[in-house]
Amino acid sequence: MTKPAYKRVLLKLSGEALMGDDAYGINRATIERMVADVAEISRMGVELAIVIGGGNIFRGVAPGAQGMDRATADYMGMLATVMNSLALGDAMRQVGITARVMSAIAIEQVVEPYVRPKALQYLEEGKVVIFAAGTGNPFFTTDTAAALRGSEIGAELVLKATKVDGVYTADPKKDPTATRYTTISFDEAISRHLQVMDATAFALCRDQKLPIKVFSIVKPGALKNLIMGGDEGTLVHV
Ligand SMILES: Nc1ncnc2c1ncn2[C@@H]1O[C@H](COP(=O)(O)OP(=O)(O)O)[C@@H](O)[C@H]1O
Ligand SMILES: O=c1ccn([C@@H]2O[C@H](COP(=O)(O)OP(=O)(O)O)[C@@H](O)[C@H]2O)c(=O)[nH]1
Repeated sequence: MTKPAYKRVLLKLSGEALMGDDAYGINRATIERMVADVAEISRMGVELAIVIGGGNIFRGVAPGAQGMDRATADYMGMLATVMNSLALGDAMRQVGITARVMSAIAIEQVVEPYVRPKALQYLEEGKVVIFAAGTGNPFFTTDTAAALRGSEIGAELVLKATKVDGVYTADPKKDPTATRYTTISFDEAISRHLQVMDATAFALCRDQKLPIKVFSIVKPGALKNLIMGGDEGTLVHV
């Protein structure tokens, strides 16, 4: 068997990817399929950390959050990522992978706090580390949390799993004539306002020289292919 192209990566899963075709929440079949993909690369010896979003849960409560103070709504969003992280960690346990959930906000009866050396230790032990509660701060996103934690753990690459198979010239859901980039620089992605990730996340990765690969979570085998160094998605580089 050929060796994986990376030793340590950070995978960003959007909360919405967990919904499958449901309107909100966690779709069982979808999470199981995702976990099977993730388990496969963990078993290949790749050190894997995951940041998961909260859009799937937060969307369900969003109507009630209308007119709410932004910071309060953001804390609700962070709690939603804790729920997704627990679900993901448990789904991993069910397939025999040891995962550790670490939270950026104090909630220690539920999840252990994020402590960087501890996270590094888990990774070295081959455990999957799931970073919950984003950056722990309102006005940020889990994409930025992925850029931050990816930098902190010295990941070689941030893998941004989305419903589209890369970065396009415009949002492909709105513009059917949009074409996909094979590679694009951070500066170009930022200046063209390509919305696939937020500018804060792009800028942080650019400054840390941490490349991002945007790829499809829906396409079977895509994650494994790109871990093996295959041509998949779009590489965002310095
Ligand atoms: N230039 C672009 N290239 C690719 N996707 C884009 C672009 N602009 C906007 N998008 C949208 O960004 C989404 C990817 O972000 P993601 O984090 O998965 O979604 P969300 O932020 O809704 O959870 C895609 O589903 C796509 O519709
Ligand atoms: O560092 C963070 C990360 C997340 N959030 C909140 O949590 C929500 C869910 O995260 P995100 O939208 O990034 O999830 P995704 O779109 O990937 O499902 C966000 O909308 C924010 O309200 C936050 O306030 N700070």
